[in-house]
Amino acid sequence: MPVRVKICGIRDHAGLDAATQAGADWVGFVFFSRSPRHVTMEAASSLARDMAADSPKRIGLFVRPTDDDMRRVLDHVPLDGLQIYDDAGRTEVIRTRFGLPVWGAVGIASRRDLPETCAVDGLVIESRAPAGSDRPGGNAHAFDWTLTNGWQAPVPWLLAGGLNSDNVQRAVRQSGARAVDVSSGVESAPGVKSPELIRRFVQAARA
Ligand SMILES: O=C(O)c1ccccc1N[C@@H]1O[C@H](COP(=O)(O)O)[C@@H](O)[C@H]1O
Repeated sequence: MPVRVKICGIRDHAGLDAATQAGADWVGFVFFSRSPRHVTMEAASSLARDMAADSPKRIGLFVRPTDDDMRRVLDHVPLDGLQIYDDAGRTEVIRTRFGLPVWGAVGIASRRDLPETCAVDGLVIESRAPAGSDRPGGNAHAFDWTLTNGWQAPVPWLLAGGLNSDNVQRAVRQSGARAVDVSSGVESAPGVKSPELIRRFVQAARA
């Protein structure tokens, strides 16, 4: 089974088309206003509605959302899954309340941070945000990938944080990941996806 790939932070047709043509498994829409990849509900709705059935699955990314935030987006944007940055308990509540598959994001600094159990559908394992950052992910910040090697993950998981086409093969080899998630590493400037970098990343992840 080839390594699966999520391209996060899609904001326009150029990025979406590049991810689709490269064969990405998932695309992410960031509903977090402090991110340079923030997408409006209107733009996400128009992008997500235009997607064919065999396109990448559509993941909505939320940071500590209220129920109202979630409802507002879900009423307008067709999504296939959610990536949530919040406490594990709240993330599980969101899963029950909104009836979509949910990935919980976990920032790790040591093996002790890797969950042994969880009640969500997947986990995004990434580096902790560097000091001073105002967002919990999307910081182009990698962690020691060997930390996940040998981990008995309770659910399928994605490796994230600081990945790009030059390091993704090493990251997959060292971490044992079967799925990867990238945002900054496929951009020409913060929030601007590069079709060429997306193509190279997907190719490298599966090489
Ligand atoms: O992309 C963002 O701006 C973002 C904002 C808030 C939370 C998560 C965010 N992105 C996620 O972070 C990781 C790693 O991103 P990067 O490749 O290091 O830029 C990935 O899971 C993104 O989905």
